Amino acid sequence: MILDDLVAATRIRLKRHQEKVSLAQLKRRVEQQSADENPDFLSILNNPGLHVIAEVKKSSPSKGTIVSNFPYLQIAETYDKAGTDAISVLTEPDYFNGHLNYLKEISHKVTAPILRKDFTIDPYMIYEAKANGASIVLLIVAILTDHQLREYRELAEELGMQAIVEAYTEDEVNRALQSDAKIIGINNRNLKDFHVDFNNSLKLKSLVPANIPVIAESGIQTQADVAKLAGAGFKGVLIGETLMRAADKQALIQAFKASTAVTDSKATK
Ligand SMILES: O=P(O)(O)OC[C@@H](O)[C@@H](O)c1c[nH]c2ccccc12
Repeated sequence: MILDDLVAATRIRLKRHQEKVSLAQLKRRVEQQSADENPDFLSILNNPGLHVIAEVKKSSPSKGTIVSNFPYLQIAETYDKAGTDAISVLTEPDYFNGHLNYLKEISHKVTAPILRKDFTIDPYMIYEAKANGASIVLLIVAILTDHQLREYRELAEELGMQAIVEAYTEDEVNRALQSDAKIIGINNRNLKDFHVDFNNSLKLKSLVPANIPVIAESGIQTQADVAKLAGAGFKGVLIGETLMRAADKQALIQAFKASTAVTDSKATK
């Protein structure tokens, strides 16, 4: 099962990182950062309309190499200029070809909040996210206990960040809610076999009370997809592959935003 492999690889990597940089050192780096450094993703999400989270991702276990040319700084800057609401940066090296340095370098170049996209399994990784410029961390319900979900989200919030709590099944959405998640992501991709079902997020959305913003993740390709999700009340869409493959990323982000606006104005009439 691929998720187990990902978690096992993350455990090994975590240990390596802990040997290089101690938690105490990381905490000192975090303390030295200014308090108002992180843009507030939750309030951005609560603004009217649908928000685009654009992902910087070279490859994935399901798709292999998505783009062979990967100027990650330039890609992130393009996303930022296009007015994307947040930028997701893969830092997982073994299966997604990500790197922690991508996060750090990108954070110096953009104003949008940055999501550290990784398999968070230890508080160390939350401090590490913060120390390297993230404003948001991902907490995947399938790999964490109820206790960890609550504790890790609270830690992220104490550090001035937010957590997207990611669910794939009805049971996981309920666990996310029980953990008092402030932002819920519903993945269309099953991380156990990588099967993508665009309707998964649409199907589970109604389990979440309207005051909690929900983000649809994975397999989002067209303006029609985005309009459908906006119409269903999603506050955000997380888009990786489609944007990574797009020749004109700025135009596509703007088109996604425009397709949303049409849906919104129709909805309010
Ligand atoms: O490239 P896509 O299909 O647009 O998907 C983006 C994002 O949702 C996906 O990368 C993702 C969702 N949850 C994750 C958890 C770990 C790693 C990656 C992911």
